[in-house]
Amino acid sequence: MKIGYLGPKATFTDLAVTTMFPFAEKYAYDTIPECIDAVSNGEVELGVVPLENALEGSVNLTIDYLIHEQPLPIVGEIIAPIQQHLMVHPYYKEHWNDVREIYSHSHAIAQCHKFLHTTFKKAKYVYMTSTSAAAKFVSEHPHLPIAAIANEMAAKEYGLEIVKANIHDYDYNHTRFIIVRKQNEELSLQSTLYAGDKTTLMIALPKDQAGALHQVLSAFAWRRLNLTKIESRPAKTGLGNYFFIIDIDQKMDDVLIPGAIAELEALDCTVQVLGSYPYYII
Ligand SMILES: O=C(O)C(=O)C[C@]1(C(=O)O)C=C[C@@H](O)C=C1
Repeated sequence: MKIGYLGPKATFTDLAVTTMFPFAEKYAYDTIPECIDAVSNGEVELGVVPLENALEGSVNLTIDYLIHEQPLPIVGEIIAPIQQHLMVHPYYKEHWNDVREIYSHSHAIAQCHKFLHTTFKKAKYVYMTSTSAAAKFVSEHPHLPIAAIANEMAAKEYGLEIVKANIHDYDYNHTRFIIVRKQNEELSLQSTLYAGDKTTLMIALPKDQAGALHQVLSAFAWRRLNLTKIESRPAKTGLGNYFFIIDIDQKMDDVLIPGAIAELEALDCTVQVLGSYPYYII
């Protein structure tokens, strides 16, 4: 099976794909939109991109691209632990404290903010499309005083030295990666990592209606549908216009979730099912 992922080789997304689909033919894409487009135009069957990090929150680019540009169903989710390491070219191994620029994905830099603040007071942060893109850049510029934040696989892949391991500020650091597909077909994946099912909805509230969000939440509450996430994102149609992304802690059924959706639509909300899918914890 052909699987696209946010590359280049050795991103955290690559690690998640390699663990979940050890026999897949993997295709790396430089950006999240390129990876999602590749699924849409049939270059690959599945695409895996990051959605949310426990320390830093949502990957807005993924949510926004799926909602506004390329609506593909979510057919699965992988939750993986994230360990960030500081790495330099071997040339800088002994004097890594002198580096003046730190390269990484914005989420990775944010996850290590306390460490960076205390260790590199004057360093400049340079944001890259992924952690492994940063590691690759550092490996290609051996004489620049720069470091990357990335994982162990990237250090090996690009021949860098880890000079400080586990520099993320909080121990519990996990990221959710979603699996998207062109057609809403179930993943036929038997895995011991299976941990449950979720349904994700996009809900746009009617304009200027007092108590609308309260009514939306009560449609789930009285049906005892457990919500595991609620987040708002700009609808991009005007200041103050937002939609909500809601995760329900169960698979789409015949009664409860369709009943809640019908109730929301009767309240003039617009509802879109982004996916009902299994999740796997690595
Ligand atoms: O850059 C990578 O290695 C990615 O897979 C992306 C990403 C993210 O977008 O949050 C994934 C996990 C980590 O939280 C840091 C970066």
